Amino acid sequence: MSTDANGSKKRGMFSRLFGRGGEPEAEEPAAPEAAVEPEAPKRSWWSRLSGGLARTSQAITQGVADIFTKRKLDALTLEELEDVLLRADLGVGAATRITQAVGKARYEKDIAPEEVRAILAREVEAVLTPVATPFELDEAKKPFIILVVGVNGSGKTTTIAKLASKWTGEGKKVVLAAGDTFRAAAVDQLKIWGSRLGAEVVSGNEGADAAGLAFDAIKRARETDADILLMDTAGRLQNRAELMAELEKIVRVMKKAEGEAPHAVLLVLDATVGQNALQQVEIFGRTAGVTGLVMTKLDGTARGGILVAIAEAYGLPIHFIGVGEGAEDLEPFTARDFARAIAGLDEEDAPEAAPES
Ligand SMILES: Nc1nc2c(ncn2[C@@H]2O[C@H](COP(=O)(O)OP(=O)(O)OP(=O)(O)O)[C@@H](O)[C@H]2O)c(=O)[nH]1
Repeated sequence: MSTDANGSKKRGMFSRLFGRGGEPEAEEPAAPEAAVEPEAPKRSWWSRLSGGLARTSQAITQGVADIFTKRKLDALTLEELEDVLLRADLGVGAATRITQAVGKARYEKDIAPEEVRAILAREVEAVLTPVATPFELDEAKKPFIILVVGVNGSGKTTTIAKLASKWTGEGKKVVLAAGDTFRAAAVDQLKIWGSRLGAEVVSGNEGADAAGLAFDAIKRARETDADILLMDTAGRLQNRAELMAELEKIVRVMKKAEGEAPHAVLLVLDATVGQNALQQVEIFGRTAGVTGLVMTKLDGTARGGILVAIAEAYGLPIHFIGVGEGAEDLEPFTARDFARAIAGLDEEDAPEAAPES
């Protein structure tokens, strides 16, 4: 938790999300926009992404430099390269392919570390391009029903607020369903966001049946002619069978209310968890029929290589990445930027990799 400009009061998640001082639950007087304390200049999205991926890119850059400085490319150096890539979470498939591509480029010759990283960026981009899919709202489906799932603390509620902010900003009518019925604080958070964004929040009593709430929320979104319904869910570990069964029930009941619902199921993944994310994709995918991914906390100390392994293994669309706690800190996922950042290349001047022979 950070302190405010006076260093005296902790800022709540809500104030971080919307860039305002003060705790969400405090009854603050309606302050005019101009009175809002000036924010420190925001880092560009590239600097947050490359900063978040620094841990991975530094490990790769250092590993590649150690291997290829003053040594030629041969079976041993290639094996060492593969180890570096595996340690960076890229997964066996991608690591093998990248190593082969490097081998093909210059076997038994010298190769500069920069050239290896350029080949790496090109190969990672090739893996990620097919899954870097913009999220599409089908306006024929009204309300367009989106279920948001994930483990505890992965960033579901924050992502919902970011999406709601984006869509209400585009003039769409959004309804939020506070499906995290176990945590009163989560419901309160969503209510505050709803009131700020002008989005109605459907909630139930603490501990209420989340599936029943989903049913009511669909009904309410229909009644109010909403364009989009965003349904939050309680965080659940993928290895807790009873919680996963509850998620199945939510999906089942949604279908009862609206045959094709949910129209999208977004799995929110925390980019700092590494290999565990693969299991989350597997089990949430099976249980809830995940249609796409949102990777959050890519501004932190992300283990971004896992995204490459997930893309290879599941081919699920990656729609958005979270690069901060603010309402605007949600970016569409772009394969090229991500690949350059992970390879430790600059935003603009990535050297061209030597063409494959
Ligand atoms: N740095 C950073 N923090 C994020 C991002 N997304 C979410 N967070 C933070 O992660 C923490 C958890 O976020 P929540 O949105 O409450 O997560 P949740 O999945 O709804 O959590 P549960 O309700 O416990 O399951 C909060 O402190 C958020 O501010 C992001 O993209 N970057």
